[in-house]
Amino acid sequence: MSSPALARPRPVHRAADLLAAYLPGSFYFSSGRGSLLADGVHTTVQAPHGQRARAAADALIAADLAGVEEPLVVGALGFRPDAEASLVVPAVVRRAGVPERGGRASALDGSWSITPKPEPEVYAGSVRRALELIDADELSKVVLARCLELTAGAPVEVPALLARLVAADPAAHVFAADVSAPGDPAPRTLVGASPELLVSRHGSTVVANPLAGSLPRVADEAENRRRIDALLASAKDRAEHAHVAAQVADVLGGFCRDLVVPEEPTVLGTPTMWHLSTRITGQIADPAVSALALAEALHPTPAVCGVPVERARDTIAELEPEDRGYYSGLIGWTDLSGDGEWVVTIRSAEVCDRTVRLFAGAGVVAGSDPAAELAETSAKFRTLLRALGLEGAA
Ligand SMILES: C=C(O[C@@H]1C=C(C(=O)O)C=C[C@H]1O)C(=O)O
Repeated sequence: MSSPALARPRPVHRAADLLAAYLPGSFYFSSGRGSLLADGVHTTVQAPHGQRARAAADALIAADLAGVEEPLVVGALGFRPDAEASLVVPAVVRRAGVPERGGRASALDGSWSITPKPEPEVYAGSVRRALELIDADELSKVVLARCLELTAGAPVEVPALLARLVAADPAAHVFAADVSAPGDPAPRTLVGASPELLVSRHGSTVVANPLAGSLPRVADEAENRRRIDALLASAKDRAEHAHVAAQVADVLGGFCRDLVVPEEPTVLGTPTMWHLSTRITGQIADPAVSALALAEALHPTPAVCGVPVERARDTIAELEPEDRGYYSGLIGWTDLSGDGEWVVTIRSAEVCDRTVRLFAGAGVVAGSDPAAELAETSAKFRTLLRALGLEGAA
């Protein structure tokens, strides 16, 4: 399907300039395919869970008719079906290439207080409780997360934090979105660097890249090679991964022709973690099904929730004391042709004035060890903690 928006020439900017132009309130998204910065609000897209892709498509058509130069829907959806959502058609969209490696970003200074929610030993107790439910056959997998609430002495500089996330890993999906809600004392920004592509659609090609089954990355390369081999050989991690790959393949199978699902996972590395990874591809059967429609159908995958999904969601509500908000939801963009990219909002934080709430979770399956899951969440926190200059704090 050809789209009028795609026929228009797009201004090309330097990736570094786009990043430097980010201000809180803007929407920033960069990945291995390029970067985009969106400003202003032409339309707010409001619709309940399951109907957002339809509402986004309607808003895009209306924006195109109204003469918006590059109609795009951008934004984020929270974890729970009834969670907050922030989807808009921005007034102005600028695009650039992939951020350069070795970009420089200034440090964030200041003193912080850090409150774990819950305390680490309480989290380990929740993992033990989840293992009992798994033993009793109530669940096969549940992803349990914990939160760190950080308070700085002064308002957190979100542009500097974003620039440090990009510099640390230009290949990641790095994002910042305004997620302010009524009652917030100050503007609230969701910011992060996710390794996990929920789904993308470019033309007819659909790609998803679920991750699950993880080990922390260390400085020693020989030890890293040992960890990669251990991950590939681990029956527990492969079972944890298989739940996610199977659900994603199952859902996309309902929308795609020529679905290709590799039989064996590979290992994907980030600056802080190693993950089992499966890249699933297909061709969209109905071009009216947008990237956002695919994302809504897939969310929440067992990478962030569990199996069976309802029981896992209830277990998360029972065992996690903090509401996840936008953590483990999705963020991305969709255009008039239905193309788009949506990633899982992990390795992320919500920043509001002097406060940063960050979450990390780990999949619990039969054979999981509470101490190892706790250590995994600590390692996952490092993406944001390093960017904040707080490595070692978890
Ligand atoms: C839940 C998170 O990560 C997810 C869970 C993983 C796991 O349990 O091994 C791995 C990657 C992500 O899909 C997180 O980073 O907070």
